[in-house]
Formats: sequence, structure tokens, C-alpha cells
Amino acid sequence: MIKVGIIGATGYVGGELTRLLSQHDKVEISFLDSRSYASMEYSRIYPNLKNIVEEKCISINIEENFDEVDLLFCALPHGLSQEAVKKVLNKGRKVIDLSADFRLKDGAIYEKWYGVDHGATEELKKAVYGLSEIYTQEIAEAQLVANPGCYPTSILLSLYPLLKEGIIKTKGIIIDSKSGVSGAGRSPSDANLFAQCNENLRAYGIGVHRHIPEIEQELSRAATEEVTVQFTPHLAPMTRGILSTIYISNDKKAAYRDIEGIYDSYYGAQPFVRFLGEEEYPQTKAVYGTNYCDIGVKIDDRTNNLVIVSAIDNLVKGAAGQAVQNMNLMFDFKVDEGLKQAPVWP
Ligand SMILES: NC(=O)C1=CN([C@@H]2O[C@H](COP(=O)(O)OP(=O)(O)OC[C@H]3O[C@@H](n4cnc5c(N)ncnc54)[C@H](OP(=O)(O)O)[C@@H]3O)[C@@H](O)[C@H]2O)C=CC1
Ligand SMILES: CC(=O)N[C@@H](CCC(=O)OP(=O)(O)O)C(=O)O
Repeated sequence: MIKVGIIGATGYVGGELTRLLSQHDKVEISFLDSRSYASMEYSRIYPNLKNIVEEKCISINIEENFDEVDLLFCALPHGLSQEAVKKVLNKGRKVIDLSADFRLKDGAIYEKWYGVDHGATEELKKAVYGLSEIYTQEIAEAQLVANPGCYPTSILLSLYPLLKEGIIKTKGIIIDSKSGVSGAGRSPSDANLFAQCNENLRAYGIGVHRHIPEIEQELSRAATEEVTVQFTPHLAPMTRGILSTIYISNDKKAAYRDIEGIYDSYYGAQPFVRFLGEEEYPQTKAVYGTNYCDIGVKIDDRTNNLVIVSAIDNLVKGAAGQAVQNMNLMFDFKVDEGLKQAPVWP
């Protein structure tokens, strides 16, 4: 049994971490930190957890509360967890940060894309990028895991194996992703008002979205050469889910059976990546509330394009579920412990 604490526990990602951890047999939640709701019962904020999570929120004292836990989850907006991460590492404990602060290996690239200084570049060197199925061994040995972004998770699980095995081109990759509104977090904003999201679909951040350097960093590692991508995210009128559709011209003449073989060798023994083949296409409802990532592939001989589609739940595989999966790796628990829920349907 390990003790964990969550800071930023009242955000959507914190809420999802609490839901998943409340069902994990090897975990005891020590504290649920909140600035805004200190002393309030947690289930007043997350009514789905009534009679399941009895704790009240507290505003933690870093020095005292960090001594209680084996692992800290940081689910704060970017730029806010660096001091906490430094303290946890100094105390020799483990931490999983769900923000973008430790994902980019180069602090200068973080500063360019996020527009804020990086205050923990030494700690950055210790961070392991937490894409569970790809960096499994490094994550198991890590003290600091940088949990991937939601869009990057859906994209990298699809593309990393194919680039690593050299079966697709590194140039001209086009990615079109659609996200549910919970991807924007719980803080209200004009752009996320119901009347403006419902029955609406819109692109945003074309060529400037903050996940571009993260996607390119990891695809370049896979390909061992610089990879650039055309990435367009869209806000879709749904609560959860990301559907990514990726287009690459099939100039290397990849055959379906070779692609299937590569996915099978990377994910055949992994519980959460389901390869659907070339006849079935992933859909967000089929992974809703779960840690699954569904992937499908179509080779279009008429246009000479390879089209890859992937679906995840942004709050689970795209955030809290992948973090719990990483915790399982770090503490040598079964990889699917606490994550075995089947998706709801319809
Ligand atoms: N939403 C998603 O799908 C995903 C989110 N992420 C990342 O996870 C992290 C948390 O995201 P999410 O839960 O969606 O965000 P939310 O905005 O829903 O929650 C963040 C929480 O952080 C706390 N907080 C503490 N200090 C501040 C501050 N100065 N400003 C704002 N909030 C503060 C707030 O709780 P309180 O006031 O109670 O302390 C708030 O509830 C972010 O870094 C996000 O980018 C990663 C992958 C997917
Ligand atoms: C729909 C929506 O707004 N999505 C968010 C996803 C951000 C996120 O969660 O990513 P980080 O963890 O890297 O901050 C966005 O596009 O900014």
C-alpha cells in the first residue's frame, strides 16, 4: 500500500485522478489539495464520488504534507508545479506532473512556446516522458515523470512505432484532432460557454498550438531525425474524448500486414492499446471514461495516402489514467491495477 497526495485536486484532471485512485487497491489518498475549496468535502465538488471519497480538501503545507506521501500527483496549470516538484525531489520522493512543465527536454523551447520562464531546468534533466507503452522501463525507474499531453498521447501512440520502424515518411505528416470541451479544464472561459460550444465545431491554434513542440520532440526521437508536423486541433461539442486523424503519403509503399505486425509487436501484450485493423474505425464513445487508446489504419491506394485514426478519453488515457498507469509502473504494481473499467455504451 502506498500513500499519495494530489495538488490541483479540484480541477478536471484532479477529479479524474481521485475517481480512479479511489478504486485502486494499493493506494491510500493522503490529501486532496485545493486553494479555493480548503475544508470543503470533496464530494461537494465531485458529486459522483459521494460516499466513495470521504476526504475534505485541504490547502497543503508543502514541508509537512510531502513527508506523508510516497508519490505526489501535480495537476496544476502549467508554470505552477515547479516549486512543489523541486521539494518532492529533494525529499527523495516520487512525483508525476500532469502539466506541460517537464515534458519538453529543452527549457528554451518551453519558454518560447509557453511564454514563461522555466524555473526548474535542473529537475528537467531528471524527467522521464511518461508515454507508458513506449518508455515503460524508464518510467519504472523514474523519480519524476512528465505525463504527456492529451493530444500528443493520441498522436504518438499511433505514429511512434511506425516512425521508429522506418515504415513511413518523416515529411508531410498532417494531423487533424478533435477534442471534447473538458480538455480546456474547469476554469470558466468565454470560448467554452455552452451556448458557444454546443452544436459548434471549430479549429483553433493552427500552427501555434503548445502541443506541437511536444509532438515533434517525440516523433523526432522515434525517427532519429527532425520531424515537423502540420497539427490542427478542433473543439468538438462533446464533454470528453479526442479523435485524431493522421494523413501521410504512402511513398514508402507500406503494406497493411507490415503495419499490423508493427502495432502487434508494440502493443499486442499491452492492455490499453487496441488495434482495430483496417475495417473498423476508432470512435470516442468506445473509450469513454477508460484508459483505452483505439487505433485504426486505412491504406488508400487511390490517393497513395495512409490514414491513421486514434481515439482516447482526454481525461483518462490523455491525463489521469495514463498517470495511474505510470504510477503502477513506478511502484511495480500490475499495469492495469485500478484501470480495469469497461467503457460505457451507448
Ligand atoms: N483537461 C485535460 O484534458 C488535460 C489537462 N492536462 C493538464 O493537467 C493540468 C490540470 O488540468 P485541468 O484539471 O484540466 O485544469 P483545471 O483548470 O480544471 O484545474 C486546475 C486546478 O488547479 C488549481 N489551481 C491552483 N492554483 C491555480 C492557479 N493559480 N490558477 C488556476 N488553477 C489553480 C485549481 O484548484 P484550486 O483553486 O481548488 O486549488 C484548479 O481546479 C493542466 O496542466 C493541464 O494542462 C493534461 C492532459 C489533459
Ligand atoms: C479543448 C482544449 O482546450 N484543450 C486544451 C488541451 C490542453 C491540455 O490539456 O494540455 P496541456 O496538458 O499540455 O496543458 C488546449 O488546446 O489547450
